[in-house]
Amino acid sequence: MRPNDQGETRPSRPFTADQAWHHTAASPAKTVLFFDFDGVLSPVEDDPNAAQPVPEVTAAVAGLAEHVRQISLVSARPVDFLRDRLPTLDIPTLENVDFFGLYGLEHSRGHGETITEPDALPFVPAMAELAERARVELPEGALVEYKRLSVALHYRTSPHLAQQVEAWGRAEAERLGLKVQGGRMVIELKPPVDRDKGMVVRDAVGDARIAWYFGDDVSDIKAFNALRAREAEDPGFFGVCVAVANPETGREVAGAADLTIDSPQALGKFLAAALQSLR
Ligand SMILES: O=P(O)(O)OC[C@H]1O[C@H](O[C@H]2O[C@H](CO)[C@@H](O)[C@H](O)[C@H]2O)[C@H](O)[C@@H](O)[C@@H]1O
Repeated sequence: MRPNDQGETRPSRPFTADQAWHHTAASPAKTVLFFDFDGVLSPVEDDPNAAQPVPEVTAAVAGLAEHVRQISLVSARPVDFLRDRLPTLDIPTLENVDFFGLYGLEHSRGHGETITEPDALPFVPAMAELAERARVELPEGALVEYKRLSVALHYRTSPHLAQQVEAWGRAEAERLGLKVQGGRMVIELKPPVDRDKGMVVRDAVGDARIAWYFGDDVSDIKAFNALRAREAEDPGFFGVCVAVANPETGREVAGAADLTIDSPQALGKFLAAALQSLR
């Protein structure tokens, strides 16, 4: 038997993906799997609207939902976007799928309605107005994504605009009292409401004994930290932080993770094999 490969005993760090999954496979009903969307389930595209999950990933996640306690999508995208892109997870038989959108400002379970954080709702008009002004004032090449309760200012296709777009976004956030979230070739402005991926994970883990979080961006590090904090206070809990590699935030995210997976496509293969081991 390998040193960390003891089924019920929590693997000690560092561990391999196989060791972590072996431990998980011993208690799937006590396991929550958290997934970020962009860069994890879906490869990155120039156009945010073109992002689509890797079919192999979606199929495996839907299959895993039948075995584990909970699957949770934790994304900066709105819940409606996630449902649209992941229709195989939005079916009545999968009541154990949670959609946390807009960094947790939106939440929906299974087939249920989407609940929006009430403190954020007064900011809807300000965000719409901000998106309009961004479209007028930012130079051609910047891409404005309006998400009802946040506005993302993208410069992926015009990286030379990074400084200008970031400066405009930070000045507007200051003027309007908004929060700023950095990301992969993007700066995002959102309401000053205390909600982030770390808080989502902290609250959603519940009494699970094992949780995995798959993320690629700096906002996902807070989710990793939430699993670390839980593990520190609960010796029976096992948290697995998985980075999905990328040339932008990859180094920072991998540095905070236990494991790194090469790409969304590689994640599909890993999850398909993991599912196979549960059947
Ligand atoms: O929390 P996530 O689900 O990871 O969302 C983070 C941001 O993802 C999207 O932007 C990123 O993906 C785009 C599509 O591949 C890409 O064009 C962009 O450069 C990336 O930053 C999304 O458009 C943003 O709103 C999210 O904040």
